[in-house]
Amino acid sequence: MIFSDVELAPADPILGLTDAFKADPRSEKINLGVGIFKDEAGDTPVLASVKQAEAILLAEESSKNYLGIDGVQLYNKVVQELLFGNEHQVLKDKRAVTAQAPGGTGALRIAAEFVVRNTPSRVVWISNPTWANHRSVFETAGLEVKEYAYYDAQTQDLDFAGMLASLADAQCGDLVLLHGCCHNPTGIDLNLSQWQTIAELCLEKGLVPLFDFAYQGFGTGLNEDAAGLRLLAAKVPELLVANSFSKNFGLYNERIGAVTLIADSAETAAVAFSQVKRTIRANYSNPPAHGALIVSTILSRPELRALWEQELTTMRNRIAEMRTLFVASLKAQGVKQDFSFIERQAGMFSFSGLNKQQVQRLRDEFAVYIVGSGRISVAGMTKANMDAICKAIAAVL
Ligand SMILES: Cc1ncc(COP(=O)(O)O)c(C=O)c1O
Repeated sequence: MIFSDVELAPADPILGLTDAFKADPRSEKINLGVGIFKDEAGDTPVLASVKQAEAILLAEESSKNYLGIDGVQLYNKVVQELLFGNEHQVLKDKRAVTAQAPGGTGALRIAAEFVVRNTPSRVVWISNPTWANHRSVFETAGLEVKEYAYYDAQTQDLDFAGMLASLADAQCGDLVLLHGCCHNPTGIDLNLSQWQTIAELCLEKGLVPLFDFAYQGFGTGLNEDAAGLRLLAAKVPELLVANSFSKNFGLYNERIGAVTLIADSAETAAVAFSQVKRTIRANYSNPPAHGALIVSTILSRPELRALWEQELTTMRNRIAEMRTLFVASLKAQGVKQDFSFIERQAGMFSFSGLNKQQVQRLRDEFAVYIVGSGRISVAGMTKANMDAICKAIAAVL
């Protein structure tokens, strides 16, 4: 017998919250935990561009054949175009290789495992705070996780001096996990001059950037959000990207993302890619194709791409509208504290500054679920639930 001594795993900070939410019998309950886009009706819509791509794929019967690891050939090309824009300018004589991955999480895991198995690097630096799953993904892959300062609770802003001071201790070959845009959970991103400083630091110390790019298009725009990535890709010799299409295509359940590796020569990239594929083969043989077919169908057809960009803009604008309404509604509820910083944050989340006790009271007394760190999914707010949310927050403050 080997199972009886297994220890119970701690509840996942985000998924555990969803489980608790589902089990809550109160009808007025509101889930602002997990980062999932909701429209005004409280639904997560299937995008029209996705529906049209599905219809095209069905007519072509594209998914019926076995496709393999690089089966969706077009996918790698459209992903790189989205990440790097005019690839030739950004990458110059470097080479990028891309493999489809099951979501951004799968891409992070493949990137980490590839590094551990094939390079001397063993350390990854993550921001404090960061997405709750980063540590777990990296440690499980065999990396040692170290933290760099990122957030100044006093100023509710980036602690860039602290970030640089932490990274001064990083060693040649260490990975540095950077959120491409819409930093999760703080919603605070680097500006161009700060990206430039990080690029110089990586170059000078031989650090390898690992971009987590889960929200492209949710900050300012598709190209604007990629500015930091493109700046670093142009500057440093080696870089990894784990990107996700869960949010910007609304394809949460398809598990679709990609891992991209940039090397300073075509030969190095090809050899490295053989090992990336080997890692994939050993984990799940090859990825599910359907999401990749949808994404490549949309991105390769100008009319579908235009429709998708429009839908993405609508989602982005809606979240911005909810931010403004949230701040105004808190004020209207008599909250004295200044929450205007929420309007400066980018992406789906607000890092509210609510403490653990306040978060617990929101849940116990008002059936409003947010993550223990104080992270609130603004993307889950609607005009209809805003009053209830702000009344509850006013009460626990
Ligand atoms: C920062 C960050 N990285 C990665 C992911 C994972 O993306 P996916 O759901 O595609 O695995 C998320 C999703 O919540 C995220 O917020």
